[in-house]
Amino acid sequence: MLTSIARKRIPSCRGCRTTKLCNFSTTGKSPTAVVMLNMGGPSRVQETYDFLRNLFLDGDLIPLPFQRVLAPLIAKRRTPQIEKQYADIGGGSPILRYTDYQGTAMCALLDELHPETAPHKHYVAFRYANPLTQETARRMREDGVRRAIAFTQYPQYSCSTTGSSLNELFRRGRAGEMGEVEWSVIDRWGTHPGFIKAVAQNVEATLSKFEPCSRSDVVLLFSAHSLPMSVVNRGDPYVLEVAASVNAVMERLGHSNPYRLVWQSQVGPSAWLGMQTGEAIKGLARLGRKQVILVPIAFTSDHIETLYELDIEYMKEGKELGMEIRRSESLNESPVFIRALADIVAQHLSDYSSRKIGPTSVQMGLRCPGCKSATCSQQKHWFSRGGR
Ligand SMILES: C=CC1=C(C)c2cc3[nH]c(cc4nc(cc5[nH]c(cc1n2)c(C)c5CCC(=O)O)C(CCC(=O)O)=C4C)c(C)c3C=C
Ligand SMILES: [Fe+2]
Ligand SMILES: [Fe+2]
Repeated sequence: MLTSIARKRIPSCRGCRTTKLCNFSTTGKSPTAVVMLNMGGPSRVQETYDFLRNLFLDGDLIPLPFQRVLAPLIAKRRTPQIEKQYADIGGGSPILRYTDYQGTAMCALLDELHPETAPHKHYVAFRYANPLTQETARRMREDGVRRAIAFTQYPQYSCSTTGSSLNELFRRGRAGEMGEVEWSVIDRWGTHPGFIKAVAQNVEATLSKFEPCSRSDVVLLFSAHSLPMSVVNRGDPYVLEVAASVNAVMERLGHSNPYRLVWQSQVGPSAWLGMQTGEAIKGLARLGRKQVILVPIAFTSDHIETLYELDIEYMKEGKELGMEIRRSESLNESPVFIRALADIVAQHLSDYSSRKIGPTSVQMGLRCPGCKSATCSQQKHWFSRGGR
């Protein structure tokens, strides 16, 4: 698909890292920016410390006393262990590569689906790794962007993920680092039919690798990044929205298999939401349910949690317990998923221009229950006025 689209476009625009598909320089029109928000990951092992330091500095993700002092110390202590994990998955996180691939293909489709706002250009704004929001702001200013959509790449909303990215974008925008931009926000899309179809297709492809006679007994373990119980207990919507995604995938699959939702990647000594993925695998093995598929449900491309924790740690554990355990592929380069991304943005642009919707979703306009972040409420107000 990409090659045929690429042929239509003429290369070369300044500051654009996906020049092949971008028609911005050839039309001279200011692009409609689609700003893809995510946490990011170290592209090279050597960037692990900086990534972890930025992560532990984020009070929206991990509120720490004396954060500016403690964050570098915790990052330094954690770096060797995490560096080894990135080395074991091929020398770094593939998140930037996949996000650029998805963004390039999405914008090429968007130019066709919604020509009124073409050319569309994707920008990546990571919270903890390059390109950081600050650098993205500079590139948007250079490109003369006047209209932008903040598009979270976390399907389900949490104040600690999407909320944190929007807070950072708000800080940069309010400081005028992007110039004069009219903003609108896509803050959650965990039950979008295209996203659900893409996940379901990958589950079906994995199911087809099991012997037909036992296929309907395979247990689907949907695995999402856990949350500290302190975040769950303040009413963060993530848990509910992840469950809604799982339910929608199972409906799409016609409830073909037994399934459950489990939680992975807890960090540190505090209480986190369970049951943990590893415990669930062991529990199933004890019950003699030895055929399992691990389904990542809360992230749109591969990362350390799929490639290391699921593929290396849990697969090994499962195999040692005599299980036939496989993982459903992440969405990565899935054409169905890329089409879903384009559909989500095209629908948003068209509803926004016909004033069916405002700059933010109805849910985003609500105050997060229990969230004490002053920036979070200021940010919502700022975006609801289109970034003014
Ligand atoms: C939807 C996904 C994620 C949620 C929700 C989330 C919450 C969350 N995470 C931490 C702490 C850490 N997360 C780390 C890495 C990491 N987290 C996610 C996703 C979510 N996190 C991903 C995809 C990754 C890996 C990035 C990559 O490889 O590309 C880390 C660093 C790794 C480590 O030290 O173990 C920490 C720390 C908290 C506290 C939290 C909720 C409040
Ligand atoms: Fe919040
Ligand atoms: Fe995390």
